[in-house]
Amino acid sequence: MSNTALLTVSGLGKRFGGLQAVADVDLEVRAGEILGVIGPNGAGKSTTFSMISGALPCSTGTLHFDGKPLQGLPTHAMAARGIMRTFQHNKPFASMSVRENVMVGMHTRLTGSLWQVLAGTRGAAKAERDAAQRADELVDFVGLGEWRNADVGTLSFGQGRLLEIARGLASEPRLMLFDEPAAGLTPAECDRLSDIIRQISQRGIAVLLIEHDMRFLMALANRVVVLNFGRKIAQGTPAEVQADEAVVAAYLGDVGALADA
Ligand SMILES: Nc1ncnc2c1ncn2[C@@H]1O[C@H](COP(=O)(O)OP(=O)(O)OP(=O)(O)O)[C@@H](O)[C@H]1O
Repeated sequence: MSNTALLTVSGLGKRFGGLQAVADVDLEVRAGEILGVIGPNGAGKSTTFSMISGALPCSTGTLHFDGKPLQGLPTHAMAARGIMRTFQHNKPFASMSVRENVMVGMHTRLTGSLWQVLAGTRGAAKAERDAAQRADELVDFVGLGEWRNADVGTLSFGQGRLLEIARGLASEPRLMLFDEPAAGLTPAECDRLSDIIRQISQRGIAVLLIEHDMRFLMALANRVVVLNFGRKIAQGTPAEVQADEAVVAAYLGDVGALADA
């Protein structure tokens, strides 16, 4: 893990009418680390995530990736810069196989060769073979090797989530944003997902993880940022934030969540 910030968020804020949903949030995600963001219900996690991923404009604040401003970039431009968001808008192409779906995820890296493929020019066959091989590696990495030729419509909910990760990795991101990835998964699927996210970070990809499931997040994150009523109230290692008085107080209404972690 490095100490250099890849994503820097400063003074981030969002106002919805009279409600200050997020106020003055600073955070940074470093190369190769897993940064978790937690907070009780309504703390502003989803709103923060949406602003970072570009789905929602910020009312205040700045976002920089690798030192360059991020605001106003469309999703495809963010992907081209190396930022990949999972689980909200990336619906799979239902009539395609698992492998084909992952190949589609490569388009930000394959622009030239993909056009060759479509146009049937020289080099096309090799480009397609390489893309299929890379897709197979990613499908194996997320544990869907047996289903590589299956129609994505036949995948379970949990498998669909693994496919999303393989598709996200296909664009060779430097930062992956995960929005509540454990939601709706069985305990066994959560364990598998946890392993995969850990391995992604070990490959040097930075991870920003917003998660309701405290046990899942605390076991995985290198550092944790805690939000409450839209403000950052603590940050540190999982052990540090679990021992932090402001964090304990924020979770008083939800003692089980912190005690379980
Ligand atoms: N589009 C919106 N319009 C108005 N208010 C909103 C909107 N989105 C969120 N809010 C409000 O902003 C606050 C923060 O919501 P947000 O969904 O970001 O919190 P959260 O931490 O993700 O909560 P949860 O854990 O319950 O999902 C809440 O009071 C919520 O009601």
